[in-house]
Amino acid sequence: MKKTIAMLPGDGIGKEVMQGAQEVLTVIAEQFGHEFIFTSGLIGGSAIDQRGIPLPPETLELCRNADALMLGAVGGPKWDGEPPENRPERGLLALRKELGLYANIRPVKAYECLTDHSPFKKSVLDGVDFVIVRELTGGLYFGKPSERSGKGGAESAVDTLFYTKEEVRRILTAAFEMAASRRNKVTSVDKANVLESSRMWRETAEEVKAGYPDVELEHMLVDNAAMQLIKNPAQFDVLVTENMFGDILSDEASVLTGSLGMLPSSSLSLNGLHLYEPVHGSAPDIAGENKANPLAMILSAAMMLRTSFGMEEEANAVERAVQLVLDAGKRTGDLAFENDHPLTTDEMIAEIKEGLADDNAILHIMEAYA
Ligand SMILES: NC(=O)C1=CN([C@@H]2O[C@H](COP(=O)(O)OP(=O)(O)OC[C@H]3O[C@@H](n4cnc5c(N)ncnc54)[C@H](O)[C@@H]3O)[C@@H](O)[C@H]2O)C=CC1
Ligand SMILES: CC(C)CC(=O)C(=O)O
Ligand SMILES: [Mg+2]
Repeated sequence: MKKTIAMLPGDGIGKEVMQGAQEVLTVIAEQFGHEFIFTSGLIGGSAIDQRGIPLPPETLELCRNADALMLGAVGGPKWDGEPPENRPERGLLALRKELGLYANIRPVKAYECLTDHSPFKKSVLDGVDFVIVRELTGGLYFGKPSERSGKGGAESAVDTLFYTKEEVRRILTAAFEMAASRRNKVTSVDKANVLESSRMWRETAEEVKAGYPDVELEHMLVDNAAMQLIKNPAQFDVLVTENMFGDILSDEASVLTGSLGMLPSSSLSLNGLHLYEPVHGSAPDIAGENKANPLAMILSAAMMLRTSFGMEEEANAVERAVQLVLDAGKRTGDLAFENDHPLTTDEMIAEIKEGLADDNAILHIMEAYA
């Protein structure tokens, strides 16, 4: 298959981990006889530096001409002084809105070999396998007004949590569809005891549920959800929520896997052009040091192979290679113990490529003896 993939590395460790995704995809293309054409675009701080704005029109054009998109991360202290409308993060928010990437799918799976690296007891992590479905193009990050006014003692600021009923119905439908192909349970997370938008969310969840008689629906207030996520995370199957709640809860949930550097995601549209990105940010504290864990980005590439290209076997190969390398005790610094010698980003990427080769060798042996 011939596919064009738009690569948007962005800033900080975004560039380092994106290199890993491209190298891994290149090996997959060779092994499975595909042709992947990689195009590259500017977004975030790098786009501000080179083009003066965080999402240049040519980047959007490049994305629209691709079969799928991959993004590293945006942002960093260098651009913290930019006016709000020109911050790097605005580039990513605008990309999500422009391309209608309304459903952010964030799978959370505890790898058994990493349980010692998590601050949780093994008994808490047993059976943890859920998906956060985060609304991505509405809510607090997009509502207007969002501004400051007045000066001195009279200064004030406002952000707006706005949703249309249709936006809410669309994301809840995505969550129910996902639960129907998993363990038939949706936990809808809101703050309906306080927020009007949450009360509309809750009503809509009940309406959507009517079309899915086999799927159980429970409502949970977001503060309780934050607590339940670490007390009994195995209770969740599909957790669906508003943009900002989902942003916060997914960073929290990443700790169950041992590191934020392990969590991949897909951002889905209704028209088939999807974006794949790690959950983490640009990690300025380790950027440029060859220390970042590239696995969230590499696992995002696996999600792309499966979801955008229907390449199930290829996606499985990437995920098996990750499992193989982790099972062999190979770790980057975020997952290493104090006395370990952690792998660099480049070394981890090389290990995954070797893992892919190993896996292939095993497959060939199995075929030969079948
Ligand atoms: N999707 C995106 O592009 C996102 C961008 N950001 C931006 O990133 C910048 C930094 O934000 P932070 O709050 O520091 O969040 P962050 O996710 O970049 O980092 C949080 C902590 O996790 C560590 N970490 C993150 N990813 C890692 C990886 N792959 N390997 C090893 N360690 C990793 C970092 O070193 C840091 O200690 C900000 O400008 C923020 O706006 C934040 C989140 C998402
Ligand atoms: C706009 C992004 C920086 C928000 C974020 O943290 C995320 O999407 O995970
Ligand atoms: Mg986030």
